[in-house]
Amino acid sequence: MSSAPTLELRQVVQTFYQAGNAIEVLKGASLSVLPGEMVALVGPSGAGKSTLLQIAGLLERPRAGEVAIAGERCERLPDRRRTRLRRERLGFIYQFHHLLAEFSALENVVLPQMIAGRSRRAARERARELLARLGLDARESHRPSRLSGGEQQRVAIARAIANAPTVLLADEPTGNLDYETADSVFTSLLDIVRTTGLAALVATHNVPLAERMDRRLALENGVLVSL
Ligand SMILES: Nc1ncnc2c1ncn2[C@@H]1O[C@H](COP(=O)(O)OP(=O)(O)OP(=O)(O)O)[C@@H](O)[C@H]1O
Repeated sequence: MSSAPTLELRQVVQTFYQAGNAIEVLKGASLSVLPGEMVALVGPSGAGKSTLLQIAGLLERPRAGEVAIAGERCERLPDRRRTRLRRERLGFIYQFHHLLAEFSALENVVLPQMIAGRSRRAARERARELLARLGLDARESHRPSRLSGGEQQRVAIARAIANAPTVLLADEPTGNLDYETADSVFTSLLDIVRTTGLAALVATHNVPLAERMDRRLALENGVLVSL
């Protein structure tokens, strides 16, 4: 496994303008995440954690600074290339699962693979494998509304890694779950990061879970500091 960082942000600046006021959310935030590493992103509400994840996830462009995914500088790439990188290299998990309500658990994991060009057959095979790994082999045909909160979040994890991304970005991935379920879903996530060599950046307010990650970075006044 290479030890070069899979995700790197350098001196990232983000400013929003609202009603004539400039809100400087990020003022030179830098971080790097290595393969197989899970890094907690902490900080008070409004500190800019989601903003930072949006920039790392190539969903927003920073006003200044650099974003590199697997060594490739991305902040100035054309939209089409960024979209492709997002599809091929990045996985996202949010607080609320955002699964498609009309589709089964299996189909929710199949679809992103087919969008990426995989055959239905190969996609189904991989989806089955991932769901089984997350303890959901008996839930493949359930629609999201028929799954528990923890199961829904496990399907969201399977979907996020379906295209074998190199970077996983998660925004409060267990924020909607009770303590015990959060702990067990988190354990599955950590196991996936360790065994696949993903670089994971996880924003959370959950202190015990942040403690279980490899490192903790706090957003304080627009910059990142190691805790
Ligand atoms: N598109 C936008 N336009 C204007 N202001 C924005 C925009 N996006 C975020 N902000 C502001 O930037 C700041 C940081 O927001 P962000 O959602 O990144 O914080 P956060 O640390 O993720 O908070 P939480 O823990 O509550 O999710 C907030 O003050 C927010 O109002």
